[in-house]
Amino acid sequence: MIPAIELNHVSKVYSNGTVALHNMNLAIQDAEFVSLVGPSGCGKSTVLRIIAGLGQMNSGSIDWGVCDRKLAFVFQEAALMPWATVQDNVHLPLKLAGTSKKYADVLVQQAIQRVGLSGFERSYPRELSGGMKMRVSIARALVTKPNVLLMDEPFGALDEITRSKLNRDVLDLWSQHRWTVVFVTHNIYEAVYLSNRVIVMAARPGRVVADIAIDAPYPRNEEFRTSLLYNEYCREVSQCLMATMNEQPLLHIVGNDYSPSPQI
Ligand SMILES: Nc1ncnc2c1ncn2[C@@H]1O[C@H](COP(=O)(O)OP(=O)(O)OP(=O)(O)O)[C@@H](O)[C@H]1O
Repeated sequence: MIPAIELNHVSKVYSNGTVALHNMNLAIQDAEFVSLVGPSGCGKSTVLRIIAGLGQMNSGSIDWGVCDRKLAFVFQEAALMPWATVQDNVHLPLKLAGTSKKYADVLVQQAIQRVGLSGFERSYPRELSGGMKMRVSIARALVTKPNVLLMDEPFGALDEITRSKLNRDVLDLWSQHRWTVVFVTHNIYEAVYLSNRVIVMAARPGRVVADIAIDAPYPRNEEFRTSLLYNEYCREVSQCLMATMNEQPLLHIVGNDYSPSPQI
Protein backbone atom coordinates (compact mmCIF):
# COMPACT_ATOMS: atom_id res chain seq x y z
CA MET A 1 0.00 0.00 0.00
CA ILE A 2 1.30 3.48 -0.88
CA PRO A 3 1.59 5.60 2.29
CA ALA A 4 -0.45 8.77 2.44
CA ILE A 5 2.62 10.69 3.64
CA GLU A 6 6.16 9.41 3.41
CA LEU A 7 9.19 11.28 4.72
CA ASN A 8 12.36 9.96 3.15
CA HIS A 9 15.70 10.81 4.75
CA VAL A 10 14.49 14.25 5.75
CA SER A 11 17.07 16.51 7.40
CA LYS A 12 16.59 20.03 8.64
CA VAL A 13 19.26 22.39 9.88
CA TYR A 14 18.08 25.84 10.98
CA SER A 15 20.15 28.84 9.93
CA ASN A 16 21.70 29.07 13.41
CA GLY A 17 23.15 25.57 12.94
CA THR A 18 20.59 23.64 15.00
CA VAL A 19 20.17 20.18 13.54
CA ALA A 20 16.45 19.82 14.10
CA LEU A 21 16.04 16.60 12.09
CA HIS A 22 18.54 14.14 10.78
CA ASN A 23 17.74 11.49 8.20
CA MET A 24 14.15 11.09 9.34
CA ASN A 25 12.06 8.39 7.73
CA LEU A 26 8.38 8.04 8.48
CA ALA A 27 5.56 6.47 6.50
CA ILE A 28 1.98 7.27 7.47
CA GLN A 29 -0.88 5.34 5.95
CA ASP A 30 -4.13 6.80 4.74
CA ALA A 31 -6.61 7.34 7.62
CA GLU A 32 -3.98 6.51 10.19
CA PHE A 33 -3.82 8.38 13.50
CA VAL A 34 -0.13 8.79 14.30
CA SER A 35 1.27 10.63 17.31
CA LEU A 36 4.76 12.04 17.64
CA VAL A 37 6.16 12.13 21.17
CA GLY A 38 9.62 13.06 22.33
CA PRO A 39 11.60 15.39 24.55
CA SER A 40 11.34 19.11 24.07
CA GLY A 41 13.33 20.24 21.05
CA CYS A 42 13.45 16.85 19.31
CA GLY A 43 11.87 18.29 16.18
CA LYS A 44 8.20 17.29 16.45
CA SER A 45 6.89 20.68 15.37
CA THR A 46 9.54 20.86 12.67
CA VAL A 47 8.19 17.60 11.21
CA LEU A 48 4.65 19.01 11.16
CA ARG A 49 5.78 22.27 9.61
CA ILE A 50 7.70 20.46 6.89
CA ILE A 51 4.71 18.22 6.14
CA ALA A 52 2.51 21.33 6.00
CA GLY A 53 4.93 23.03 3.64
CA LEU A 54 5.54 25.78 6.20
CA GLY A 55 9.24 25.04 6.37
CA GLN A 56 11.89 23.85 3.93
CA MET A 57 13.94 20.72 4.48
CA ASN A 58 17.67 20.73 3.72
CA SER A 59 17.69 17.27 2.23
CA GLY A 60 15.33 14.37 1.71
CA SER A 61 11.83 14.36 0.29
CA ILE A 62 8.17 13.88 1.07
CA ASP A 63 6.09 11.60 -1.11
CA TRP A 64 2.36 12.02 -1.07
CA GLY A 65 -0.05 9.17 -1.70
CA VAL A 66 -3.12 11.32 -1.00
CA CYS A 67 -5.05 12.40 -4.05
CA ASP A 68 -6.52 15.87 -3.86
CA ARG A 69 -4.49 16.65 -0.77
CA LYS A 70 -6.12 19.08 1.65
CA LEU A 71 -4.22 19.87 4.81
CA ALA A 72 -5.42 21.58 7.95
CA PHE A 73 -3.28 22.62 10.91
CA VAL A 74 -4.36 22.98 14.54
CA PHE A 75 -1.87 24.78 16.80
CA GLN A 76 -1.48 24.69 20.56
CA GLU A 77 -2.84 28.21 20.84
CA ALA A 78 -6.35 28.54 19.47
CA ALA A 79 -5.17 31.84 17.88
CA LEU A 80 -8.66 33.20 17.32
CA MET A 81 -9.44 36.72 16.15
CA PRO A 82 -10.63 38.34 19.41
CA TRP A 83 -12.83 40.87 17.64
CA ALA A 84 -14.71 38.22 15.64
CA THR A 85 -17.50 35.88 16.67
CA VAL A 86 -17.17 32.09 16.67
CA GLN A 87 -18.83 31.85 13.27
CA ASP A 88 -16.62 34.56 11.78
CA ASN A 89 -13.51 32.87 13.13
CA VAL A 90 -14.55 29.55 11.63
CA HIS A 91 -15.48 31.28 8.37
CA LEU A 92 -11.98 32.77 7.93
CA PRO A 93 -10.34 30.00 5.82
CA LEU A 94 -13.37 29.90 3.52
CA LYS A 95 -13.27 33.66 3.13
CA LEU A 96 -9.60 33.46 2.23
CA ALA A 97 -10.41 30.71 -0.28
CA GLY A 98 -13.15 32.84 -1.84
CA THR A 99 -15.95 30.36 -1.07
CA SER A 100 -19.41 31.75 -1.80
CA LYS A 101 -21.14 33.14 1.30
CA LYS A 102 -24.15 30.86 0.90
CA TYR A 103 -22.10 27.64 0.75
CA ALA A 104 -19.70 28.92 3.43
CA ASP A 105 -22.58 29.52 5.85
CA VAL A 106 -23.62 25.87 5.54
CA LEU A 107 -20.05 24.61 6.04
CA VAL A 108 -19.47 26.90 9.03
CA GLN A 109 -22.69 25.75 10.67
CA GLN A 110 -21.77 22.10 10.10
CA ALA A 111 -18.26 22.55 11.52
CA ILE A 112 -19.54 24.37 14.60
CA GLN A 113 -22.10 21.67 15.19
CA ARG A 114 -19.46 18.93 14.77
CA VAL A 115 -17.33 20.32 17.57
CA GLY A 116 -20.33 20.70 19.87
CA LEU A 117 -20.56 24.50 19.84
CA SER A 118 -24.06 24.96 18.43
CA GLY A 119 -25.63 27.92 20.19
CA PHE A 120 -22.31 29.77 20.53
CA GLU A 121 -22.09 31.00 16.93
CA ARG A 122 -22.34 34.64 17.95
CA SER A 123 -20.13 34.42 21.03
CA TYR A 124 -16.75 36.13 21.13
CA PRO A 125 -13.56 34.30 22.13
CA ARG A 126 -13.41 36.21 25.45
CA GLU A 127 -16.74 34.61 26.39
CA LEU A 128 -15.43 31.05 25.88
CA SER A 129 -13.46 28.64 28.07
CA GLY A 130 -10.05 27.33 26.95
CA GLY A 131 -11.62 24.07 25.80
CA MET A 132 -14.30 25.91 23.82
CA LYS A 133 -11.68 28.10 22.14
CA MET A 134 -9.82 24.97 21.11
CA ARG A 135 -13.08 23.57 19.70
CA VAL A 136 -13.42 26.73 17.60
CA SER A 137 -9.87 26.21 16.39
CA ILE A 138 -10.70 22.61 15.43
CA ALA A 139 -13.90 23.75 13.68
CA ARG A 140 -11.83 26.28 11.73
CA ALA A 141 -9.59 23.42 10.59
CA LEU A 142 -12.49 21.11 9.73
CA VAL A 143 -14.47 23.69 7.79
CA THR A 144 -12.15 23.27 4.81
CA LYS A 145 -12.93 19.52 4.73
CA PRO A 146 -9.32 18.39 5.05
CA ASN A 147 -8.11 14.86 4.44
CA VAL A 148 -4.89 15.39 6.39
CA LEU A 149 -5.06 16.94 9.85
CA LEU A 150 -1.86 18.16 11.50
CA MET A 151 -2.23 18.90 15.21
CA ASP A 152 0.60 20.47 17.18
CA GLU A 153 -0.05 19.86 20.88
CA PRO A 154 -3.59 21.11 20.55
CA PHE A 155 -4.63 20.22 24.09
CA GLY A 156 -1.38 20.97 25.90
CA ALA A 157 -2.73 24.04 27.65
CA LEU A 158 -5.98 22.45 28.84
CA ASP A 159 -6.85 20.87 32.15
CA GLU A 160 -6.98 17.09 32.34
CA ILE A 161 -10.78 16.73 32.26
CA THR A 162 -11.19 19.03 29.26
CA ARG A 163 -8.32 17.29 27.52
CA SER A 164 -9.95 13.86 28.04
CA LYS A 165 -13.26 15.14 26.72
CA LEU A 166 -11.61 16.64 23.63
CA ASN A 167 -9.64 13.41 23.11
CA ARG A 168 -12.91 11.49 22.98
CA ASP A 169 -14.48 14.03 20.65
CA VAL A 170 -11.50 14.05 18.29
CA LEU A 171 -11.64 10.25 18.11
CA ASP A 172 -15.37 10.38 17.37
CA LEU A 173 -14.78 12.89 14.58
CA TRP A 174 -11.87 10.89 13.21
CA SER A 175 -13.94 7.70 13.17
CA GLN A 176 -16.54 9.50 11.06
CA HIS A 177 -14.18 11.28 8.67
CA ARG A 178 -11.08 9.12 8.69
CA TRP A 179 -8.60 11.88 8.05
CA THR A 180 -4.92 11.02 8.15
CA VAL A 181 -3.84 12.60 11.44
CA VAL A 182 -0.36 13.55 12.63
CA PHE A 183 -0.65 14.59 16.26
CA VAL A 184 2.15 16.07 18.36
CA THR A 185 1.91 15.71 22.12
CA HIS A 186 4.05 15.54 25.24
CA ASN A 187 1.42 13.42 26.89
CA ILE A 188 2.08 9.68 26.63
CA TYR A 189 -1.41 8.76 27.86
CA GLU A 190 -3.06 10.94 25.24
CA ALA A 191 -0.82 9.53 22.50
CA VAL A 192 -1.61 5.91 23.39
CA TYR A 193 -5.31 6.57 23.81
CA LEU A 194 -5.68 8.25 20.43
CA SER A 195 -3.26 6.60 18.10
CA ASN A 196 -2.81 3.68 15.75
CA ARG A 197 0.91 4.28 16.14
CA VAL A 198 3.10 6.26 18.49
CA ILE A 199 6.39 7.49 17.06
CA VAL A 200 9.00 8.21 19.70
CA MET A 201 11.62 10.77 18.71
CA ALA A 202 14.96 11.64 20.25
CA ALA A 203 16.66 15.04 20.24
CA ARG A 204 20.04 16.36 19.03
CA PRO A 205 19.39 15.56 16.27
CA GLY A 206 15.68 14.87 15.95
CA ARG A 207 15.09 11.36 14.70
CA VAL A 208 12.75 8.40 15.13
CA VAL A 209 13.86 5.94 17.80
CA ALA A 210 10.72 3.82 18.16
CA ASP A 211 7.57 3.12 16.22
CA ILE A 212 4.99 1.50 18.46
CA ALA A 213 1.74 0.13 17.03
CA ILE A 214 -1.13 0.49 19.49
CA ASP A 215 -2.95 -2.66 18.66
CA ALA A 216 -6.30 -1.97 20.29
CA PRO A 217 -9.63 -1.64 18.50
CA TYR A 218 -11.64 1.54 18.09
CA PRO A 219 -13.90 2.91 19.38
CA ARG A 220 -11.77 3.40 22.44
CA ASN A 221 -13.49 4.39 25.63
CA GLU A 222 -12.89 4.65 29.35
CA GLU A 223 -12.68 0.88 29.52
CA PHE A 224 -9.61 1.03 27.29
CA ARG A 225 -8.08 3.83 29.39
CA THR A 226 -8.29 1.67 32.49
CA SER A 227 -7.21 -1.57 30.82
CA LEU A 228 -4.00 -3.47 31.43
CA LEU A 229 -3.22 -3.26 27.72
CA TYR A 230 -3.39 0.55 27.78
CA ASN A 231 -1.09 0.67 30.78
CA GLU A 232 1.37 -1.66 29.13
CA TYR A 233 1.52 0.53 26.02
CA CYS A 234 1.97 3.65 28.17
CA ARG A 235 4.82 1.97 29.99
CA GLU A 236 6.46 0.90 26.72
CA VAL A 237 6.30 4.45 25.30
CA SER A 238 7.52 5.86 28.60
CA GLN A 239 10.50 3.50 28.67
CA CYS A 240 11.47 4.46 25.12
CA LEU A 241 11.26 8.12 26.07
CA MET A 242 13.39 7.60 29.16
CA ALA A 243 15.98 5.81 27.04
CA THR A 244 16.19 8.81 24.68
CA MET A 245 16.86 11.15 27.63
CA ASN A 246 20.00 9.20 28.55
CA GLU A 247 21.46 9.24 25.05
CA GLN A 248 24.48 11.28 24.05
CA PRO A 249 24.09 13.67 21.12
CA LEU A 250 24.93 11.92 17.85
CA LEU A 251 25.86 15.00 15.89
CA HIS A 252 27.83 18.11 16.39
CA ILE A 253 27.85 21.27 14.37
CA VAL A 254 30.79 22.23 12.18
CA GLY A 255 30.24 25.72 10.79
CA ASN A 256 27.02 25.54 8.80
CA ASP A 257 27.42 21.83 8.30
CA TYR A 258 26.92 18.93 10.67
CA SER A 259 28.58 15.58 11.02
CA PRO A 260 28.56 12.56 13.30
CA SER A 261 30.06 13.13 16.72
CA PRO A 262 33.40 11.43 17.17
CA GLN A 263 33.07 8.16 19.02
CA ILE A 264 34.52 8.34 22.49
N1 LIG B 1 13.16 28.93 13.60
C1 LIG B 1 14.11 28.28 14.27
N2 LIG B 1 15.38 28.70 14.24
C2 LIG B 1 16.36 28.03 14.89
N3 LIG B 1 16.17 26.90 15.59
C3 LIG B 1 14.90 26.44 15.65
C4 LIG B 1 13.82 27.09 15.01
N4 LIG B 1 12.69 26.39 15.26
C5 LIG B 1 13.06 25.36 16.03
N5 LIG B 1 14.38 25.38 16.27
C6 LIG B 1 15.16 24.41 17.02
O1 LIG B 1 15.01 23.15 16.39
C7 LIG B 1 14.88 22.12 17.35
C8 LIG B 1 13.56 21.41 17.14
O2 LIG B 1 12.51 22.32 17.43
P1 LIG B 1 10.98 21.90 17.41
O3 LIG B 1 10.17 23.09 17.78
O4 LIG B 1 10.69 21.23 16.12
O5 LIG B 1 10.98 20.82 18.58
P2 LIG B 1 9.75 20.19 19.37
O6 LIG B 1 10.08 18.76 19.58
O7 LIG B 1 8.47 20.51 18.70
O8 LIG B 1 9.88 20.98 20.75
P3 LIG B 1 8.74 21.25 21.88
O9 LIG B 1 8.28 19.90 22.33
O10 LIG B 1 9.50 21.98 22.96
O11 LIG B 1 7.68 22.06 21.24
C9 LIG B 1 15.02 22.79 18.72
O12 LIG B 1 16.34 22.67 19.16
C10 LIG B 1 14.66 24.24 18.45
O13 LIG B 1 15.35 25.09 19.33
